[in-house]
Amino acid sequence: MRRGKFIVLEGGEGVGKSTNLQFVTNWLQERSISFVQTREPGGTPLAEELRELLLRRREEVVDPVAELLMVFAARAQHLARVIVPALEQGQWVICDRFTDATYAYQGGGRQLDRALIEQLEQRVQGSLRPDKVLLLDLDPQTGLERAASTGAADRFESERLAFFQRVRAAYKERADAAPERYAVIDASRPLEQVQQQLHSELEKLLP
Ligand SMILES: Nc1ncnc2c1ncn2[C@@H]1O[C@H](COP(=O)(O)OP(=O)(O)O)[C@@H](O)[C@H]1O
Ligand SMILES: Cc1cn([C@H]2C[C@H](O)[C@@H](COP(=O)(O)OP(=O)(O)O)O2)c(=O)[nH]c1=O
Repeated sequence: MRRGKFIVLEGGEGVGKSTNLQFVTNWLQERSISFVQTREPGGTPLAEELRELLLRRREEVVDPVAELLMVFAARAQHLARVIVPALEQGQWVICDRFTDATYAYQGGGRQLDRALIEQLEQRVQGSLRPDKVLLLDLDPQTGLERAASTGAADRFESERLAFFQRVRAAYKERADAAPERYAVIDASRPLEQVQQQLHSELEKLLP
């Protein structure tokens, strides 16, 4: 059977990922496309436990390489148990964050060596890459203000503004380097306009 499409929604904190994920899944349902909706870190019971360990605020300083390896441990499990089987069955996969978040948060935010991330990406994913990354782009100040209205800050959300500025820059750098695989969506606009653009990007993915 033909392989399904692998779509990822990305962006910094409070860019409107949850709101727009709903829009994407509605679009898939309207077209009767069989899909799996999932997220990272997470997506399997083990990977969700790793997510909880990664996001929980703690006294102990977390070593950036330890953080990176936990992210990829969760990803390996998620790929093996959920993403690859779904794509092979011809289902589409819509994932809330994936490896671009690692380049953005661990590479940009934590300033880890990109070559190390590339090595792990190659080892864990082989040649598998998303068909399209929908990148919601917003200045971090506005994003953090939006996010503040949606519950207590986790370990990442507690970082400083400069961290999120590096996250944003790293996302944009990735998108600029491979424009055919990314759709950069200006998330500062009213939701209706954001979703108009999302809609036209999704339509382009249809055969
Ligand atoms: N384009 C937009 N303009 C203004 N507010 C928005 C927009 N998109 C989302 N929001 C609001 O911002 C807040 C965070 O959105 P949410 O979808 O939860 O973001 P995320 O999942 O990225 O943290 C919510 O209150 C949401 O209603
Ligand atoms: C997938 C991934 C996420 N993260 C971070 C980014 C987010 O701050 C966090 C996941 O949170 P997120 O999925 O945005 O959930 P919520 O908005 O509901 O809190 O994990 C990484 O640091 N590296 C990664 O590779």
